[in-house]
Amino acid sequence: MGDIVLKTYGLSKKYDGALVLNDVNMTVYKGDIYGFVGENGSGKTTIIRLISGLIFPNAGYYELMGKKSDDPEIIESRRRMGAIVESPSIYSHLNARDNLYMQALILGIKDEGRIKWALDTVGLGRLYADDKKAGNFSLGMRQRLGIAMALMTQADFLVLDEPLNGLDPEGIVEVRNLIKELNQKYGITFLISSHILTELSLVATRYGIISKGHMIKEISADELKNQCEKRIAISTLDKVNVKNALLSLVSLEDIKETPEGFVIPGDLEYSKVLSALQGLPITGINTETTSIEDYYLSVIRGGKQNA
Ligand SMILES: Nc1ncnc2c1ncn2[C@@H]1O[C@H](COP(=O)(O)OP(=O)(O)OP(=O)(O)O)[C@@H](O)[C@H]1O
Repeated sequence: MGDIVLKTYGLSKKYDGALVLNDVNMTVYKGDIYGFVGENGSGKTTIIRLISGLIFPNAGYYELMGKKSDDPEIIESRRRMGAIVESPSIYSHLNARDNLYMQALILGIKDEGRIKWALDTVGLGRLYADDKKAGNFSLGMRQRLGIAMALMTQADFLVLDEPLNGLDPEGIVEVRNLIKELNQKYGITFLISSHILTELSLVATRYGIISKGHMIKEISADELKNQCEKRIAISTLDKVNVKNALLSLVSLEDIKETPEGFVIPGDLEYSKVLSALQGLPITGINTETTSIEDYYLSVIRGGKQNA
């Protein structure tokens, strides 16, 4: 795998004595759009607040762009990170440009060209002329302005907490496309939290699934696709001979044994499968797929894996 942007080591956090993060290990690689998925209250915002330096862990540590969390130089890494935690801090009485101007003042950025670039990059350049106040922005526009604010630092790692929450379908598509564009055009790495896996599935390249403060699973988008792909399920009373017959169609690692028989990839021609199994005691054969939601639920119900 490539360079690591963020890696956590046994991160744990308590609030008022209650453990809300328990020994979390997660890795975000350079170039990832890391979908950080978990139900409400699972601990996503807590992780984001930890890596933003807003709160401190009770146990464990993390490395951000090669700097350890207790290294004073982590401040250098944070300069390259832009985070929008919960919702972007926007001045509603100001237009998009003046919001960015304020951000530039706070950050000590003198380059006015940066403001124009950030506005154009998130597709708000047009509003510069319109002079629309941020208070009148749609949620999608607010998110885009928030991203523009995060981009002011020339961040190459953007952390967005539930950026799609509450957006209408059009807004979701816009923000998703913006994330993809920033990732592909500028190589920006993203960590995006959501409580809905499907919402991230059109944009994420890797996922971390967290539940009740435990990191349950990290999985790439390709692996997730494989898990959800069409499969052919075969039930039989003669597993030995059926397995031999299936080996004429697929390799051993493609044959998964189930209590009833076997499951093989669903991209095979059905007629070929039927002819390979001819004469054998087959009690059932059908194609099946797993939806992303079902996969997510099965992972969550399976519980802790990656402790
Ligand atoms: N400041 C706080 N004081 C006490 N408990 C807190 C505090 N912040 C969060 N919690 C609790 O910690 C747990 C994890 O919360 P967190 O906000 O990290 O979850 P989340 O996955 O981001 O959820 P959501 O999607 O609802 O924002 C929850 O049980 C929450 O109630």
